[in-house]
Formats: sequence, structure tokens, C-alpha cells
Amino acid sequence: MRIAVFAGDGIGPEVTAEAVRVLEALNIDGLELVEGDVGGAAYRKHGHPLPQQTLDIARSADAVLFGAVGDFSLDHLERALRPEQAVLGLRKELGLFANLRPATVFKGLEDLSTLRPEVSGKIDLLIVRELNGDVYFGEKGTRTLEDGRRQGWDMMSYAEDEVRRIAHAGFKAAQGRSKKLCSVDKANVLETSQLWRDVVIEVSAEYPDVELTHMYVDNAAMQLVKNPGAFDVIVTGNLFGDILSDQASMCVGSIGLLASASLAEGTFGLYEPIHGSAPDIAGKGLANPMATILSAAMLLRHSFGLEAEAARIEAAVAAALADGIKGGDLGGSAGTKEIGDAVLARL
Ligand SMILES: NC(=O)C1=CN([C@@H]2O[C@H](COP(=O)(O)OP(=O)(O)OC[C@H]3O[C@@H](n4cnc5c(N)ncnc54)[C@H](O)[C@@H]3O)[C@@H](O)[C@H]2O)C=CC1
Ligand SMILES: CC(C)CC(=O)C(=O)O
Ligand SMILES: [Mg+2]
Repeated sequence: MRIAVFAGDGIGPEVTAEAVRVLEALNIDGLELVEGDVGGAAYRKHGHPLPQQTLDIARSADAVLFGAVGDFSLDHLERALRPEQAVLGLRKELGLFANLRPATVFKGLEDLSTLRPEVSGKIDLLIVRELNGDVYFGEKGTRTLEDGRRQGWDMMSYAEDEVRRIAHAGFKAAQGRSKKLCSVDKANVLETSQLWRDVVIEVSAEYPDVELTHMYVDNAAMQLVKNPGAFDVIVTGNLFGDILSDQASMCVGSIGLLASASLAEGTFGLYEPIHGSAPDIAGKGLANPMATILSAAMLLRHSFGLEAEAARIEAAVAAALADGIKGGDLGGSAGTKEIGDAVLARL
């Protein structure tokens, strides 16, 4: 059981350290952790945000635990060398096309949400975000128009097979839950989205037990705040899923709570909090490590089938929160290590 640990930049190393402590405390037979450099940290050491040796470590592992990448002081670099290319590169190189981002309110902790408790209390949703395509991976550039104005451009596209495989992931996820799938797009404006919608409808024929609905992304953003309890599984593209999942995190309390799994076919996966490197609080011991700890739980469940261990971690996080252990993101004062200690004590 070989797990690659890529801590990255900013709060990445701080939150990853706590998740590693939790994994180690479980005394799982054969657990082997291998560290690798990613992001700005890797660029500074190796001249590239995703060095070949890091990719090799990932390929030799059964799963990756990822912290975060991003360093504003490197934003002047050409795009291929920027820290974010590490996570984008890993997703692409490893074929991690399905990003599962669950957002469930912790029972009894409805008031962590910025929404009213009677609204937040009903949230139990899963965002299934396509992760290998869309405008993130299209051709892009800047050019100067004939009249001298500069123009930035990014190509948005989805091929039907890309939509089909994420649609299957969405339907299968819905089958294991409340059998409701909402496909979120912008088909009233974008050709990319019209094809997305057409293909999702085609795939739906194979899942007669799942109720399929469609929603435009602007409405989805509004409904996530108005009536988030109405959602079961949301399937959507890379860009919309990125945005809606940050929003969903606040509906359950904080971005410091939302974990994710990025999956290929098979059991291999990369697991990371949905947040970034949070440069504003990095190095201060203030980051909430719960999202990363919960990502470790997802890792044990999805890549190794260790359901009991995963549930133990999730219960320990819930117990720590119920006992009032909250980071600054949740209006509390607990620091990163204190939160890690609290989860460990409740395992
Ligand atoms: N997967 C990744 O590695 C991601 C990387 N990024 C990168 O991270 C850098 C910062 O991006 P931002 O837009 O500021 O997003 P961010 O998610 O890093 O931070 C947004 C806000 O949430 C807070 N926050 C985030 N995680 C937290 C935690 N665990 N505990 C407490 N507070 C937390 C931050 O302090 C900040 O105020 C950028 O370079 C960006 O490109 C952003 C998102 C994902
Ligand atoms: C570097 C970004 C594409 C990562 C991000 O914001 C995300 O995956 O949530
Ligand atoms: Mg994001």
C-alpha cells in the first residue's frame, strides 16, 4: 500500500502533515508513504512544477495524497512553469477525469454554514466534476488584434467521449445515493454545453432508475444557496465544477472542510482538499487541516476499500467539530496542529 504524498506550497505542507499523522495513527498493515515535490516548491528545487521524478513516484504509487500548489510570487512565469501546472499535469498525465467533491453538513453542526440551519441541515450532495477537459486544457494564448488591442483567448471544448465517461461516473454515483442526477451546463449559450447536454441525455438511457434533470450553471449557483437540499448528485464540467464546489463548501461551513477524490478508471486516485495554497494564512499554523484529513479518508475508501478506517477518520473529524474544535475559517481559534491533535485523540 504505497501512497505518494505531495504537500506542495503555502498551507499544503501544514495540512498534509496532519493528514499523514492521522494515516499513520491507524497502524494500517503495509502502509508506505513516499514524498515528492510539486508546485512552486518543486520549481524552486528542480526548475519545474511537476518534475519527472514526481510523476514517476505518482505512477509507482497506489494513490496520491496532495496538499495544494500556488505561489503568487511565481505568477510571472510562463504558464507551463507555474505551480498550478503540477496539479493540472497530474490530473492529465494520470487520466484522473472524475473529481468527486462531496458536501454534506455534519449532523448537529448545521450552524457552521453561512446559510440558515433549516436550509443547511438538508445538504447532502456530491459534485462530480469532469477534470481532464474543458477550457482548462484547451489551446490558449494572447494575441494582438489588427487594431492593436491585446486579446486573451482560451478554447472551451468537450469531445463526446469525454462527456460520456463523466456522465457514466455521475449516473453510477447517483445509483449509489438517492438516484437523482442534475447535469449543470450553459447550453442556452455554449455549443460545448449543448453537446454536453445531448450526450448526457443519450447516456441516461442506460440508467432508467436515475432521475435526470438539467440546470443552467447560473441557476445552479443560485439554487445551491436557496435550496441545496434538493441536490443529490451534480455532474458538470471542469470550470463550472471548480466554481460550484467552492460555493458548496461554504454551504456546509468552510472551504477548510471539503475533501475530494480525483479518479481514473480502476482504483488509483489522487486525493486533495478542494482549497488552494491560501498564501494569506500560510506559515502561520492557522489552516484547517480537516479537508485534507477527510481526503485521506476518501483515499482509504476509494483506492483501498478500507471503509471502516475511512469511517473512523470521518467520525473523529465530526467529533472534534462537535466538541467545538474549530479553526479560524469556522469562527474558532484552533490552529492547524491543535485540530490535528483533536482528530487524533478522537480516532
Ligand atoms: N488544487 C490546488 O492546488 C489549488 C490551488 N490554488 C492556488 O492557490 C493559490 C491561492 O488561491 P485562492 O484563490 O486564494 O484560493 P484558496 O483556496 O487558497 O484560499 C481562498 C480563501 O480560503 C482560505 N482557506 C483556504 N483553505 C483554507 C483552510 N484549509 N483553512 C482555512 N482557510 C482556508 C484562504 O485563507 C483564503 O482566504 C493560488 O495560487 C491558486 O492558483 C487554488 C485552488 C486549488
Ligand atoms: C489550479 C486550479 C485549477 C485548481 C482548482 O481550483 C481546483 O481544482 O479546485
Ligand atoms: Mg478550485
